[in-house]
Amino acid sequence: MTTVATPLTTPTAPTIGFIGIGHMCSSIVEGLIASGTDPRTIIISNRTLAKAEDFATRTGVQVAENNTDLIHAVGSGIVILGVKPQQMEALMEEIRESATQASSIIVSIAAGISLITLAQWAHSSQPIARALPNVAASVRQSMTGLAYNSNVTEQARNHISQLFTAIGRTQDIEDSQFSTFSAIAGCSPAFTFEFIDSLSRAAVKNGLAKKDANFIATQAVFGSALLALNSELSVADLSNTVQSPGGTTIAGVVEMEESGFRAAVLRGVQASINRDKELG
Ligand SMILES: NC(=O)C1=CN([C@@H]2O[C@H](COP(=O)(O)OP(=O)(O)OC[C@H]3O[C@@H](n4cnc5c(N)ncnc54)[C@H](OP(=O)(O)O)[C@@H]3O)[C@@H](O)[C@H]2O)C=CC1
Ligand SMILES: O=C(O)[C@@H]1CCC=N1
Repeated sequence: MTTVATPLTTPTAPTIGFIGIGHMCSSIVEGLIASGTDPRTIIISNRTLAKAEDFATRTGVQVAENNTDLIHAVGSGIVILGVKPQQMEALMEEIRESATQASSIIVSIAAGISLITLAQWAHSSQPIARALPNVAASVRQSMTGLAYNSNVTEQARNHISQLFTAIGRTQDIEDSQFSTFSAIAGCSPAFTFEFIDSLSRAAVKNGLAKKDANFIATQAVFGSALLALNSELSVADLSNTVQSPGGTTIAGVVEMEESGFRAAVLRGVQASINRDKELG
């Protein structure tokens, strides 16, 4: 039974840079620090410098005044690009020369932007990887998809893989699979929070305090996920173990099914996949 990710060993790891310290990159940095990474080996830059400085004061990471300074500081290490998909082309153009000169390895975490598109915005020799993490990175429980272009060496792949293994679990996927991966791993924390909130509201309707209901529903979902990860049974079979014949669970499952629960999830995931494809 294991839920704890492997720590990133800082003494041999190259310096890591983050451009754009928003929700996702701050979660990754928090997770790395929780894994034992020395914050002084991490450097960040952000359009609004004050935000990067506040984050650095809280965490002990270094701050670069601009993106070019960050690339020069990182050199041949890993630079993670954490800006919005719509901002990615301009950023790639801005750092194209410096990244090539410094031999930096670029890792984009943007939804919707394929490796092929990223490569079109870079020099032909540029090593580029794609990563799709989720916000559970901050507690070292991300599910991260990874893909690399042919310029990324075996050693660099290992560094990137180690970095994301320090903040959760990883899976190598095809560039073409990212839209689907993103919907069920990148977006699904939000879907899960919505589900937990719905469980909790139903309990509040029946008289439980919201704070208690949130805790109870969250632990129940966490325990179910942990059980599913560690069980040899499929999730469908695990569900059957809870549904006693003529019992309370099957009554609830049937009512949810008749209210369109599964159809709503399928449609929601499909909408996220479609939106991801529109961003590219
Ligand atoms: N949020 C999530 O759960 C996930 C997000 N992603 C991807 O991660 C990326 C970031 O998302 P998220 O963190 O939510 O977005 P945020 O808006 O929270 O963060 C984006 C950050 O980028 C900064 N920024 C914008 N342009 C530049 C620039 N040219 N140079 C330096 N910094 C810049 C912004 O600065 P400023 O402070 O000025 O706004 C902001 O801090 C997106 O591409 C998204 O698709 C992937 C998986 C999950
Ligand atoms: O909503 C978004 O676009 C990002 C990508 C995956 C999760 N959040």
